[in-house]
Formats: sequence, structure tokens, C-alpha cells
Amino acid sequence: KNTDELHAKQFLEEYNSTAEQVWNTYTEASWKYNTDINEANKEDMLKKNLKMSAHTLQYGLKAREYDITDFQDPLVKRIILKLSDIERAALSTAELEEYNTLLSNMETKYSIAEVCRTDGTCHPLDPDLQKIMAESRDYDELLFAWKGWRDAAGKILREDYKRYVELANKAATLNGHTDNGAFWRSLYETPTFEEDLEALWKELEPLYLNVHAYVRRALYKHYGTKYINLKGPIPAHLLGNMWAQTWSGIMDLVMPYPDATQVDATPAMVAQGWNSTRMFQESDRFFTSMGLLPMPQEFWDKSMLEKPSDGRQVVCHASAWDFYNRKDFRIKQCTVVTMDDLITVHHEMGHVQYFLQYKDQPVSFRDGANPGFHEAIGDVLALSVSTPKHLQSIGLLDKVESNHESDINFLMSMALDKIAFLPFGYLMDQWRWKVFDGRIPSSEYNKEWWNLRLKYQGLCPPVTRTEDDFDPGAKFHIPANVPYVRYFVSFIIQFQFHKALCDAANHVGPLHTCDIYQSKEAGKLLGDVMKLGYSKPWPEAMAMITGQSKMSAQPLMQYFQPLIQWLEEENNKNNEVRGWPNYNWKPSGK
Ligand SMILES: O=C(CCC(O)(O)[C@H](Cc1ccccc1)NC(=O)c1ccccc1)N[C@@H](Cc1c[nH]c2ccccc12)C(=O)O
Ligand SMILES: [Zn+2]
Repeated sequence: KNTDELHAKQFLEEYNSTAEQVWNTYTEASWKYNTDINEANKEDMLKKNLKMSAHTLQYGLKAREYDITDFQDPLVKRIILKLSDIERAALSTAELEEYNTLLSNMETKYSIAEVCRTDGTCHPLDPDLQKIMAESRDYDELLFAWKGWRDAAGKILREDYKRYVELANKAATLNGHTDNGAFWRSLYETPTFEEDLEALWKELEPLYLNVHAYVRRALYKHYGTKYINLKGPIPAHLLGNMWAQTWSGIMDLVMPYPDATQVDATPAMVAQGWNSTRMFQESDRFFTSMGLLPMPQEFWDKSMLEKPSDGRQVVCHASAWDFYNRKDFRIKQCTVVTMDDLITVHHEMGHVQYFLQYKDQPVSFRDGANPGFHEAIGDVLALSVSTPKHLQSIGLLDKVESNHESDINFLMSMALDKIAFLPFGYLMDQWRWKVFDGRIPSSEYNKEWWNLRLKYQGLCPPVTRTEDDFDPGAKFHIPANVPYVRYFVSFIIQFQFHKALCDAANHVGPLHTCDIYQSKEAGKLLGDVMKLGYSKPWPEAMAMITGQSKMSAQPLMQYFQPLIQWLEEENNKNNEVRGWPNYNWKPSGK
């Protein structure tokens, strides 16, 4: 083994400059395919993906030749370790080609799927089915979209997925992991990761059960006893979202005090003629108001901020792109003019801000401190943007009162996204980790999916499901091979960051009223952590922001404290059952 640290440093210089070239070439081809799905673009992307893996293999095998035990520079050790895991490049060429082809086929099938009515009109997920799921209050119309999407996008992916699991696991084991789930969890560098997550969920579950019971009562009032059982699970198509992962779509049915302050800025955005560019400019303004970096001109020139109207097929699921040349950063989003999408805009802009902040790091460190950090940045700013006070300051809410009823309305709207999301964010990779480690065989993919959906979210399918179905495949991240626990982590740590930044901004008053707009102190705190990228273990980055190194649910609980109390009282008044003891109940008319 080579113990020469200077030699290793030269090796890493060469790796870094060649990687920037090879990754940029691949990313350009991937962008072209994602924004114009066709055979030619697909072939070119697959060809460049193979070249990238060849580069990873060549340098990864060389990295493994070093014995870093006595190396002095921790950064050199960290990069050599990271390079030594060559991921899919460990597969044979034939298997690698099969794997990459499977992945692009699954993502394409998902992205071009649509649901057709008997009259022949067909609806894509974005924007049609998402709009129906958020706005329709008709049980059968919602069922048409919900079942149709799972028939069109989930069902057809089952066989591809089964083979993908085999190859993903083979690559993981070739790199020394027990399975692909173990590889995904290793990115958090936290030996007690699963226990920590379970502890966080147990601490937050009572709050979720109170939100679930309150929402079930509201749905009962609208849909009646035929479709809602006050001691049972909620039919999964009634929550205002295709996957019931966020529930703000049904805020109008749930609003505690209908006569107090409204919280939805969508009507004002539409009335004032906002478009996607305006939404991104507004977000850019918030970042720069804190002293963070503006989007470069190239971002505005090359991003795709709307679904193309020229007939091109695209991958509409939002994403942020680093082209690894320290200049070119883009977002691809099929933006619609809604408050919900203004939040997503900030989420995506948070990714690009991270790219900008760590662009001078070695390529191996151009990543979040952990994947949850990357997901949290934009959401932290969105917590401030969402406040009635901030929305009023940008002209999206006219009258804003600061009284108890308005507070509860606002906190309920936030809970319908942030609290409702937690069990979904937790169960997605519980299912996948069990698939990867073999505890869920392909003969039970769908049964175990619905067991987890019942156990954590208290949902039931509105119609009978069988193993002919593949409902997990109807959620982008599953066919797209994108891990999900990062969002559960993000929804926890973003409140830790929010609390720390609000303290830095000298905010006075309840945490949920804090708006860090224009705070240069908050901006510096966040910017300094983003500059580190992946160069330091995430507990050090966490300590830089919050003064302590662990994930904690306490700031989230503090933020929602007034609502926690109100829900407890409200649900007691109604003698609500918390949970779903009638777990076998099914809606009739199925
Ligand atoms: O998927 C997303 C946003 C898309 C993304 O920005 O996370 C995107 C996902 C992706 C990853 C890899 C390939 C293609 C898409 N992630 C990124 O673009 C990205 C870029 C750089 C580093 C890390 C992630 N949000 C999740 C979770 C979520 C639900 N509601 C939310 C509201 C606010 C924020 C997140 C969510 C979802 O829609 O289920
Ligand atoms: Zn994201």
C-alpha cells in the first residue's frame, strides 16, 4: 500500500480536474434528456454515464491503493475514503448498462405517464392531476385521479423495479455494504442513525395523531359517515395531495377560524399576474437580502422554469443542477402560480445557493453536510416567507391581524405541511430499506407498502389493492432512485436552523412569527456552513449553526406549541379517538 501523502495530494489534484470535465459532460447530456425526452438524447446520456463510471472506476481503484492510516491532512483522508466507494462503477459493463438503462426507463415511464378519461382527454400528473387532487372535493373525481395515476405510473414499473433492486444491491455489496439501504444510510456517518430517527418519530407522533384526528373530523363533516370512520384510517385520496404527503390542499375544509386572517397567497399571486420568473426573482431577493449570493446570469439564461409548450416531453419533478464548472447552475421546474409552488421555488433555490457557496471546494466535497442539510436550506427561508407578516410585506396578503385565532389558522396551515409530512417522510425509506435487505420480498411490495401507510400515516386505500399494483412506484423518488429520509431529516433540522437564525437575527416573540428577511447575521451563519459542503462531518456543521451537534425535535415543538395546546383541547372537546383502532375499516362504495 502507498503511504506517501504528497503523492496522494497530487493524485487528488488530477482526480479533481478530470472529474470536473467528465461530470460536466455527463450533466449537460442528462439535462438535455430531462428537458427533451427522446431516444437520441437518452442514448447520448447513457454513453456519457458509462464514461463517468469508467472515470470513477479508474480513480477509485487507485484511491484504494493508499494506506491513509498515518496521513496528516484530514481532508485528504476524507476524500480518499469517499473515492474508494465506487458505487455502480463496481458492476460489470453489461450489468452497468442494464442498470443505467433501467433507471432512465423507470424515470421516463413515470414522467410521461398520463390518465385518460372515457371521452379521450388525457391528463399528465403536472399540472392536471396535481390540480385535481388539491382542488376537487368530489370523492369520485378524486378517486379517478388517484387510481388512474397508480394504474398509469405505478403498476407498469413493478418488474423494472425488481431488477433494479437486485443490481443496486449487487453494486452495494461489491463496495462492502450489506445492501443498498446500508449504503444510503452510511452517507449520514451516524452509527445510531436509525435509533435517532425512531426516537424523533416517537417524540412527534402524539402531535401527528392530534392533527390526524382533527383533520379526520373535518373530512367527516364534508364526506360523511359513508366515507369517513371517526375511529378508523382516512381514505388516502382525500388529503389534498396525490400521495397524502402534505395536506395544505384541504386547508379550506380544516381552517379552525374561517373569519380570521386567510393564509393562502395564491389568489393574490394570480390576481397580480405573478409568473414563474417573478416567483424565482422574489426568492433571489430574499437570499440576497441576507447577504447570501445572487443567482448568476447563466442561471436565468439556462434554467427551465416552466413546462415547455412546444410539445417536448420533460421530467417535470423539480430539481436543481450543478454543472461542476463553478459557473453553470440551473433549476428545472414545471412551475405553476400557487403559494405551494412559491415554497418549492425557495426549496430549489436553496439547493442552488448551496452549489454557489461550496463551488470552490474539491468536487468530492460539493455536497451537503448530509443529504438532509441540502434539503433544509431553502425550507428555512420559506419558513420566514410563509409568515403573514412577510406575505403582507410583499403584497400577497392585505389585512393581517395578530390575534390568537389568526395565529392558530397560520399554525394549522403550517402543520398541514410540516407535521402531516413526517410519517410519510419516515415510511418511504422504511419500505425501501426493507426491500433492499430482503425483509420485503417482491411478492409483498404492495401489501407492506400499505401496512406502513396504515401504521405511520393512518391512511387506507380507497379501493382494494393487490400485488398486481405497485403503489410505491407512483411516487417520483422510487423510480428515480432518490433516497427520501433526507426530507424527514430536513423537516426536523430546518426548525433547529430557523430557531438559531432567528436568535442571530435578534427576533423577539414566538418562534412562528419570526422572519429573518434582511438579517445579515442569519445569512452569515448559514453561508459559512454551506461553504463547508461535505468537508466536515455534519455534527460539526450542526454545532456551527445551533451550538450543539445533534438532531432535535424541540425547536419544531416550540414552533408549534400554541397549536399543540389548541389541538389537545379541541380534540378533547370532541372526544376524538387518537389513532385508528378500527384499523380494518374500509370506505364503502369501493
Ligand atoms: O422532491 C422534492 C423536491 C425535489 C428536490 O429538490 O428535492 C430534488 C429531487 C431530485 C433528486 C435527484 C434527482 C432528481 C430530483 N433534489 C434536487 O434537485 C437536489 C439537487 C442537489 C442536491 C440534492 C438534491 N420534494 C419532496 C419532499 C417535499 C414535499 N413537500 C415539500 C415541500 C417543501 C420541500 C420539500 C417537500 C417531494 O416532493 O416529495
Ligand atoms: Zn430538494
